[in-house]
Amino acid sequence: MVKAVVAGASGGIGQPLSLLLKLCPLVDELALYDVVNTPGVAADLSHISSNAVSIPISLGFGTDDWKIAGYLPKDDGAKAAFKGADIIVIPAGIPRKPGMTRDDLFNINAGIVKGLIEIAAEVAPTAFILVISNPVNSTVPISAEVLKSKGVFNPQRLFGVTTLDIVRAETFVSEISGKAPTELTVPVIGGHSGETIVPLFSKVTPSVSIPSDKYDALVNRVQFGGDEVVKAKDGAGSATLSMAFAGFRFAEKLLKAIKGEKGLVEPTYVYLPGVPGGKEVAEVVGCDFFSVPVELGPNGAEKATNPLAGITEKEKELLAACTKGLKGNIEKGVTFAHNPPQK
Ligand SMILES: NC(=O)C1=CN([C@@H]2O[C@H](COP(=O)(O)OP(=O)(O)OC[C@H]3O[C@@H](n4cnc5c(N)ncnc54)[C@H](O)[C@@H]3O)[C@@H](O)[C@H]2O)C=CC1
Ligand SMILES: O=C([O-])CC(=O)C(=O)O
Repeated sequence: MVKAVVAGASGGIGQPLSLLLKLCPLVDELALYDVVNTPGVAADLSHISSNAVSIPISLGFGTDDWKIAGYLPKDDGAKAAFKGADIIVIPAGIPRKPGMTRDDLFNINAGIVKGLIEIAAEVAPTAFILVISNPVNSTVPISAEVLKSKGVFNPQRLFGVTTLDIVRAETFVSEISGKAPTELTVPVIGGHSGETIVPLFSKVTPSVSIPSDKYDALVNRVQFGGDEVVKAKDGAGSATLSMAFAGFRFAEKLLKAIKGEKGLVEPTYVYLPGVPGGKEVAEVVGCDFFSVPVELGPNGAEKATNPLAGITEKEKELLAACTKGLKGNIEKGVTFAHNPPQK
């Protein structure tokens, strides 16, 4: 039995992501947590005739014989939702509006993520945790510190979801190369904001040649693809549908790997020194938290790979700009976890 939880399930990402998880045969039970509207979202999803059982508490079926899928903060709903979870996906928090950076979300989202991770640490200490809430560069270090302070940090089970950067890179490279996006593997490493996002077009498989007059614009589009959506949504938020697709792609890969499927690799933002093979990679990239291609398996992050061998001079420059910004984002998260501002 696999129990999946979505925290922030009523939101722009949370709803389509919950739909995709509801349709996934690898998921047997789905618990939806949010500060609003989960009974409705759960009732809606519960009519879908797929595997996961989701009977909303709002319908009054709250007996032990029933799986209860929609949870609100009242009656310790977060604990009830998270209890015994195998995988917890967190898209809770506010999204950007035009003119904002992801770091501008820190003041609100840092506290939201910290609170949710504290609950996970208490009632689902061995769950695989996938953090989507921005700024990912900082919310993942916050999560790690909280789990550490509760004595339950397993770096192989904590992931910052950077898959949308890979999804975008595949799409944009496909547009230029004419190859189908589904046949391309495009490594994107680093963090998840602006210049901390480092696409490695020299390492695309099967290899593609990017015309030099298109290279800078392509890098920029991958790094600032999120801004493109924020601008187009014009105040109504940021990427939700493509993020639900990306979040599900990562979650599904992880679930398959946990069940024993081999050869599943995806870049993800992890605490490298705690992942097999990651210590050496952390030394090369110069950051402890960093997204690199990670082999997934029954323990989660089974092996971090060094993506830097043979990268181009231009990619080295991108990497230098990335680590410069990323270090500050990581430090900010760690500091917050230990000294949250007093209310
Ligand atoms: N990692 C990535 O690649 C991406 C990350 N994001 C981030 O994901 C987050 C969510 O984005 P959207 O779904 O568009 O926002 P949204 O505002 O549509 O949904 C967020 C949901 O979180 C809920 N929420 C707020 N506080 C909560 C708490 N304490 N516990 C549980 N739920 C809580 C809200 O009620 C809302 O339903 C944002 O921080 C956004 O920046 C967005 C796109 C890509
Ligand atoms: O741009 C944003 O704020 C949301 C996000 O992380 C993305 O779309 O990559």
